[in-house]
Amino acid sequence: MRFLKGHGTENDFVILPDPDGELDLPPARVAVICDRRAGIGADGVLHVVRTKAAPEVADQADRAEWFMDYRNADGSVAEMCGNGVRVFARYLISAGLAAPGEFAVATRGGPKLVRLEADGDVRVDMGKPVVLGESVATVGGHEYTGLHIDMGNPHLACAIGDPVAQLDLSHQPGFDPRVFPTGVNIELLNAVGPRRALMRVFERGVGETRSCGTGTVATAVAAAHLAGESTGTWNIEVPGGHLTVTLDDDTSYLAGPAVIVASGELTL
Ligand SMILES: N[C@@H](CCC[C@H](N)C(=O)O)C(=O)O
Repeated sequence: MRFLKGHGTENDFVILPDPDGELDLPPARVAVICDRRAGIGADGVLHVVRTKAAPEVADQADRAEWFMDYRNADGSVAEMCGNGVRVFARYLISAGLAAPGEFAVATRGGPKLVRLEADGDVRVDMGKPVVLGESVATVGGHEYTGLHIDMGNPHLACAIGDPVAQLDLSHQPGFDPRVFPTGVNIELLNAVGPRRALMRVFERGVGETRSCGTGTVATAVAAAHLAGESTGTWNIEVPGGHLTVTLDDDTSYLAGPAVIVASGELTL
């Protein structure tokens, strides 16, 4: 079957166009596709299905023509992917399946409005982050307290004093499974200037990635909390590049590059 490969600040995805939703994607198959040696290699799969062909989001069909059926590299299903939805929008536009401008994409976390910006970046309205309290992540024997933030998917964003560049994120950080029974995406951040933060992330279902869109919004919320603010535009530096997050009273926006880099035939 045909595939494409794309990324947003090096959070990379295999794109599988399947308008009628005929493709069977058990976790083992997704894991092989995402395997960087045995497969194509990616942090996740963007399965492109017409919303009306996907019963689980059929209620969004009047808002969004296309459903981003997102899968993590281990084959697990996630509610939302901020970089994924931006790459998904780039694919729809480049394939002539959506007109440049503003349109909605259906996700398990509800419809998301995406927009192609004049500078070529793709922006998405991520909705209002919900802060649910505090919890603790353990990395390399150190405990870091952070904010539990619901972005459609679960996040624990920890502003820390130690330099994030020196953390060992080769293993799953510890977290409280009573707070996060379905796992959690863990962001570690250094607030380094006015409305600027450095972030690393350990994603649920993947491991350390070079960027995470929902995670950068959670990071902006945690950095704003630290600064005693709740609105404004934050620059978030991740290992794979740079994203901007705008927080306002009602919602949040994530903007940055999203590109398609390859296409080919996949033997399943
Ligand atoms: N990389 C994504 C988040 C993907 C889903 C996440 N791993 C989860 O399981 O919730 C992003 O850009 O937001």
